[in-house]
Order: sequence, then structure tokens, then C-alpha cells
Amino acid sequence: MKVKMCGMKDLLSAKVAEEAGAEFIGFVFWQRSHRYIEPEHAAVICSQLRQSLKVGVFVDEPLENVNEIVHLADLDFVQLHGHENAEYARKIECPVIKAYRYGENFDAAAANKFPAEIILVDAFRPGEPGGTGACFDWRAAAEEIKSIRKPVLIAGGIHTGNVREVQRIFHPYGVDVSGSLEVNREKSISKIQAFMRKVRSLPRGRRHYAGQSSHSGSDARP
Ligand SMILES: O=C(O)c1ccccc1NCC(=O)[C@H](O)[C@H](O)COP(=O)(O)O
Repeated sequence: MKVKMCGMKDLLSAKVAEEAGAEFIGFVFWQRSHRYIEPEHAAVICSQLRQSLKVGVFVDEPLENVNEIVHLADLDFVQLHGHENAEYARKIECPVIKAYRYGENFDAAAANKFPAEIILVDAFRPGEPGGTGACFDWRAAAEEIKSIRKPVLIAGGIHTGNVREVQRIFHPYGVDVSGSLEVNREKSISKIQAFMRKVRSLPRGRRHYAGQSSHSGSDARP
């Protein structure tokens, strides 16, 4: 099961996450988030990452800004976390992760059709596009999420104490985690390391049922 650690704001945390084995490192380019990072700062951090895939998180951002940051920071993926449509996504100049919020806009049929490499399912909290620390109703969502024919990242309120349950219910391609890695809104080195230790200690169950694509292999690169 792959791990995306999101909301990195400093080089040390990003490097520790990479060294601990996180396959995806996320940077939030939505200015209203406390995890917002200036694109130039993110570009410096990205230039120091060797193995992890670099993901830029955007919320209804003008397309030209997104593509400018893709090239500035040499992003591997853009994560669309707002209400961006398919036409917008097709114009992004790198592979796309499309986020849906269970309880708001989640629709497995729409996810299957959306021009995205990976689908992320997050919790819905009105007025907060993401990074809420809330879980969605995993059991209620499980059957519908099973019908997604692409790699799926499960997000929302995941921590060392519940990631085993996420694996048991979904057997997802990966999990996305942010808030539980923080102390006083800053990433904690020990929490990053503890989360990766926990994930690596999980029994290797059956593989993800949806989206057995090239992303399910050991190399997550597009
Ligand atoms: O993290 C944010 O502040 C954020 C703001 C706006 C849109 C998306 C955002 N985060 C996207 C992520 O991929 C988070 O990791 C995901 O929502 C899970 O966060 P958490 O519940 O804190 O683990």
C-alpha cells in the first residue's frame, strides 16, 4: 500500500518522509490553507527529492497558474481538490489525481470517466476543501469505491491507529495522510516515521481490487 504524505512545508520533513518510504509527497498551493507553501519554496524542496513523486494540490486555481507551478517545481502529479471539470483536467501538463469528497461530489461512475490517473476519496466538510482531519463513512462508501477502475487513494483523518482498518476495508492502492502527522500545525518527524513504520508493519493482504494498473507495481511513476 502506497503512502502519500501531504502538506509538506519544509525540506527536512519532506526528506524524512521520502527516506521513510513515502511514495508521494504533497504540497498545498491553496492559499487559504495553513499548509500553503510558496511555489518557489516548494520548487527548492522538490529539487532535493530523489525518489518520491511530487504532487501539487490545487483548489479551483486558474489553469495557467497550475501549469506554471508544474514546470517550476517539476511536479509529477497535480491533485485537483476543487470542482475542476474534465476539460480543465485535460489541459494540465502532467498526470492528474482527482479528489472527490464522499458525501458531496463523490460519484464512482464520474470518477471512472474523469481524465485522471489516480482517484482520491476524501471526507466532506462544508466549506473546507480538504485536509480536515475527518474520516468519511468507510463502510458506507466501500462498495461504491470498489467500482472505481483506477488506483484509489483513501484520505481523511487517517492515522497510525486506523490505517489498518483502512487497509482491511478497501485494500486501496494507497492512503493519503496529513493532519495526523502534525503537532501544532507543523509536521512532526517522529510522527512521519511512526506512520511509515506502521504501514510497513501491516500484513500484506490481497491487492487493491480497483485499478490494477501500472501504478500498482513497485514503481509508482506514471
Ligand atoms: O491539506 C490541506 O490544507 C488542503 C487544503 C485544501 C485542499 C486540500 C488539502 N489537502 C489535501 C490532501 O491531500 C490531504 O492530505 C487530505 O485531505 C487528508 O488530510 P487529513 O485529513 O488531514 O489527513
